[in-house]
Amino acid sequence: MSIRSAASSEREEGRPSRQINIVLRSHDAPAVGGTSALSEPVPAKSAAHAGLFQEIGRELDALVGLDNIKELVFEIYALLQVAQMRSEAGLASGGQAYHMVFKGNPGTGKTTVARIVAKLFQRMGVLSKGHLIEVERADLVGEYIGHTAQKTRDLVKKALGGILFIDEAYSLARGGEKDFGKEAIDTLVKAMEDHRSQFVLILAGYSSEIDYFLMSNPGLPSRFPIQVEFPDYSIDQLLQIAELMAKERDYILMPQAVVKLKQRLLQEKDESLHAFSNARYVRNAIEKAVRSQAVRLLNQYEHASPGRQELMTLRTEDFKL
Ligand SMILES: Nc1ncnc2c1ncn2[C@@H]1O[C@H](COP(=O)(O)OP(=O)(O)OP(=O)(O)O)[C@@H](O)[C@H]1O
Repeated sequence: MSIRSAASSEREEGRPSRQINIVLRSHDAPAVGGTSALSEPVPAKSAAHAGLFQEIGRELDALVGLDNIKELVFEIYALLQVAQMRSEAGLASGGQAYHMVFKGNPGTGKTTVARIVAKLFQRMGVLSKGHLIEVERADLVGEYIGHTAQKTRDLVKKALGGILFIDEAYSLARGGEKDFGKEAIDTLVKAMEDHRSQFVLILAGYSSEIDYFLMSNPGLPSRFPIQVEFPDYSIDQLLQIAELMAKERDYILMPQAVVKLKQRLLQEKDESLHAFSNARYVRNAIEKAVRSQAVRLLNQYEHASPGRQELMTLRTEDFKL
């Protein structure tokens, strides 16, 4: 079997790619123009991975927007798949570093995508466990000389076989040369050498700050060959995310509630600029509305139970934004 991404075929036709719909084709089908001995498809172990990507593809498709990231994940998948085929054909393969930088504002999906990537690496045999350890400065940096190196090494140890995800990574460089953050960076760089293919490091944070962080550490940029931008979501995308989050929880949003949420999102985006927390803001708004709805229903139905439809409905008054 081989795999092709519908996203790429759409691109060829000049249409924007929206979804990673995986098209499976049989290896047994003759290639265009017939097969020669050299081009003959190899019955491959790698074929087993084909089905695995379908699950990952479904998880990616469930995310609103993020087309560039969906394509990147498919690219990584293709690279791993072809590396496996090359190895089966006796060709050089591997040696690729997968450490990454995820740049973007809060709530743009960085942690969510990191979890999907961890799963992909585990399924493809790059990482043995595929778990994600999410840390920030306080988890890595200690209070006395030597403490930081120990704390950082302990976390790397926990991350072996998976992904170490450092949020707001630039805060490690905050205090300059004399700060313990520097010790954490040095320990991480050493760990990347010592445990070369045993874990993947993802640095995450605001775009400008991450760029500054990488620039101030000349040895770092080349260690992170994959750099991805997570753009802010548009208002329409945020509303789609809201509907999705409500649906996942078995709720529906009344049209007027959507209008109210939209107005609040426009205002919030405008006022908080850099600090606007995108999908995280939406998640908090939905969770708060769910709590308000519960209180409203209890008050409203003192001696009876609300019907199924009423239990599912989030109304304008539930959004106290
Ligand atoms: N494209 C999307 N589609 C659906 N849900 C999304 C999308 N992006 C993010 N979410 C949801 O929004 C919430 C926040 O996302 P996530 O934690 O991945 O963001 P983040 O960029 O890592 O944020 P932070 O930098 O604040 O940690 C999660 O509940 C996640 O499932």
